[in-house]
Amino acid sequence: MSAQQIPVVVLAGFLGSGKTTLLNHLLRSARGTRIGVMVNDFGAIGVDAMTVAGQVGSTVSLGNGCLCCAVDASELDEYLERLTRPSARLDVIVIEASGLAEPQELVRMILASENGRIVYGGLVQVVDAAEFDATRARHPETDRHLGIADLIVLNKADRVDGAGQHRVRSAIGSVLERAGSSAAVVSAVQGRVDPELLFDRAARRDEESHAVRQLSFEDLYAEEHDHDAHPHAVYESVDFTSDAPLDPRRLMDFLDARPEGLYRIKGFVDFGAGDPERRYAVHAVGRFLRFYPAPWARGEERLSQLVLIGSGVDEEALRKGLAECAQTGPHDAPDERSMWGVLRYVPQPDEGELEAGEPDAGELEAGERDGGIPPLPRSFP
Ligand SMILES: Nc1nc2c(ncn2[C@@H]2O[C@H](COP(=O)(O)OP(=O)(O)OP(=O)(O)O)[C@@H](O)[C@H]2O)c(=O)[nH]1
Repeated sequence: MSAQQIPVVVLAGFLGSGKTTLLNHLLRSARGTRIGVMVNDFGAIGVDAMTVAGQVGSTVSLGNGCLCCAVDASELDEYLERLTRPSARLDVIVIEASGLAEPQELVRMILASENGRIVYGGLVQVVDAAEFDATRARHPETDRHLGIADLIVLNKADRVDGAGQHRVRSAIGSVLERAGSSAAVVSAVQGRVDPELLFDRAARRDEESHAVRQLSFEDLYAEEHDHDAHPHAVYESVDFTSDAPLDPRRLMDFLDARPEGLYRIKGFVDFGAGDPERRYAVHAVGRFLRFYPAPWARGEERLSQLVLIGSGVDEEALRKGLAECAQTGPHDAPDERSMWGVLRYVPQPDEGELEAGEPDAGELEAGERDGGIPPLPRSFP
């Protein structure tokens, strides 16, 4: 096997498990390793692509939802072609799958690629430790995904106590045993795993030339035709963009009343006069909600952009509800107190959700923002 082949690692995991967070950690701690990134967003607005740190300059966003439905092998090949140009000098390529993608489908496409400069580098499955039971109950395919992973990252360890972690680990252990897998399981907070774990493993497998341990081509072929089990089928995504700033109280009312089936919300909010200096990244996973304020970058367009993903939700009602959050003019401008509801969901420094040494987004030009966890506001009530 040629030494020049670039490992392609697939980063998968259910909606909101922490894939983008882990990817940002990898990019920040790459220490000289040149990483190419492909992001497969669900939803037309490339929120994930917007939040992946821009150090590499080789980010390619695959839009239009679930990769196995929207992008055929030739398109994947086209993107891989771009990333594997010798001038890019990449050491590894990481593909972040949409939270609703079937990882084995992506693996199959990589294995079937005719690009001789790449080699399949393994599947990393990110698991939200706090949501594990709920995810598994709603998505029986979770076990299958775990069974084919090469590395399992038990993320959000900070949200589960020792006994809870032990329980999730034994449940995963039983799944792996049934699948005949000896994949490693590592706990992480904010996706902080040792990058060597991913890239060394890839290199070793490369040498072994047994590129896939648990998956055979036959398995993958069979999976390809098994679209009944496809989790994407039951999910809808709503994209929302507003030029007018959103009213913080009305947005909080909207979020407090969000329906059960609305599993994931992500994007950025402009609160206008509520906080003219900062844009607010918003993340909701199940009932969990967080806002991450960061200064607007110089020249950045003031917009609110949200992607909502759920099943059995009334898309029109969601769109209407969000549209009603938009400020209607100067008479409708929010005062400072109206931000209090939002600020309750901004993590405190002692919550361990912040990375030290984050660049100040205010020093960046638009489009250069480091999308990791943005720095906390200097002070807030
Ligand atoms: N408490 C806690 N929150 C985390 C951790 N890792 C990620 N998060 C938060 O979980 C939310 C979702 O994280 P993302 O990295 O966007 O998840 P994702 O898997 O890329 O999400 P999708 O692309 O929608 O599937 C964000 O609010 C993160 O800040 C962690 O270890 N602990």
